[in-house]
Amino acid sequence: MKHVLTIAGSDCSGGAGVQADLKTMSAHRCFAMSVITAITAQNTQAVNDVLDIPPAMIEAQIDAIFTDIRVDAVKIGMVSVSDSIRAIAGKLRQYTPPFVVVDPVMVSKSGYDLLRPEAASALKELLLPLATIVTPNVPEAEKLAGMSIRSEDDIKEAAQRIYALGAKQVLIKGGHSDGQPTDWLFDGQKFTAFPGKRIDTPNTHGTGCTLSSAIASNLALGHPVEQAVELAKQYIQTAIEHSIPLGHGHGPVNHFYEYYGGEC
Ligand SMILES: Nc1ncnc2c1ncn2[C@@H]1O[C@H](COP(=O)(O)OP(=O)(O)O)[C@@H](O)[C@H]1O
Ligand SMILES: Cc1ncc(COP(=O)(O)OP(=O)(O)O)c(N)n1
Repeated sequence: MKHVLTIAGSDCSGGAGVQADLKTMSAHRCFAMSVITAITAQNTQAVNDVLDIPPAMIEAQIDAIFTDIRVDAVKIGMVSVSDSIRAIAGKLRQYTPPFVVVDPVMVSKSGYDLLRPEAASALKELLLPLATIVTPNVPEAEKLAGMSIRSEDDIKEAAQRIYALGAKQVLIKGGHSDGQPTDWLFDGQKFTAFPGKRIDTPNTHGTGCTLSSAIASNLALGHPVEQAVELAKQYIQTAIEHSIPLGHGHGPVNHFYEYYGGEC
């Protein structure tokens, strides 16, 4: 069995963050582990509060796992403060897991800043150079690349700028674009498009967390990056198609469909 670790924030409503990651990794039949970076009080409508875990406690969680258990891939999600980013980067340099997927979480669907403005440069300088693949959505890619994105040419220019920050591969996701949700992968040489079919639903809470965790699981399972992205794209497409009308805002995507081969 492969062992996959998420380093991310907790979403008590279960749609995004660590909870989405653990469900995704389990659905891929990987053994899922978590290092909690922050506790959020959120639901399908809003993020009401965030408590950041002290960096020393983040380090202690990482040490507890790596000193005892083989880790086949790591996914990094919400890390809101630069001291925590620095702590995580230091530990990953120490333990050198084979694959690191960085989802540069910045703003929740409900509009809450999950990355403090002061921490953006630490994310760029410390986490991106460790990334096997970084998976920004369009607003995140705009911030990382320092440019606005309005066209396919802009996506390609932004991907090249983000690649120059040190990530080995860059996947710019198309969920926030107009039209069909095509994701673009850049490996330093070529661009590969991963087309999707847009599902007209408000229930897309946790799509980015799910996609990055599926990529991490697929890398742990031995798939090369391009195939890991292709399979993850199929996973998120099905999970959105069967998403759950839970709560009064953006409901979560559905992991049970793929786990049990049917609705829960
Ligand atoms: N309505 C939708 N229908 C189909 N795929 C979608 C939809 N919204 C997002 N996706 C896909 O979900 C994944 C996450 O993308 P995105 O929503 O852009 O990320 P984030 O959750 O980080 O903002 C991408 O593969 C994207 O193409
Ligand atoms: C704790 C936590 N982490 C990440 C997010 C953002 O998740 P994402 O998959 O990008 O989904 P949306 O916020 O776009 O629904 C989060 N909300 N909480």
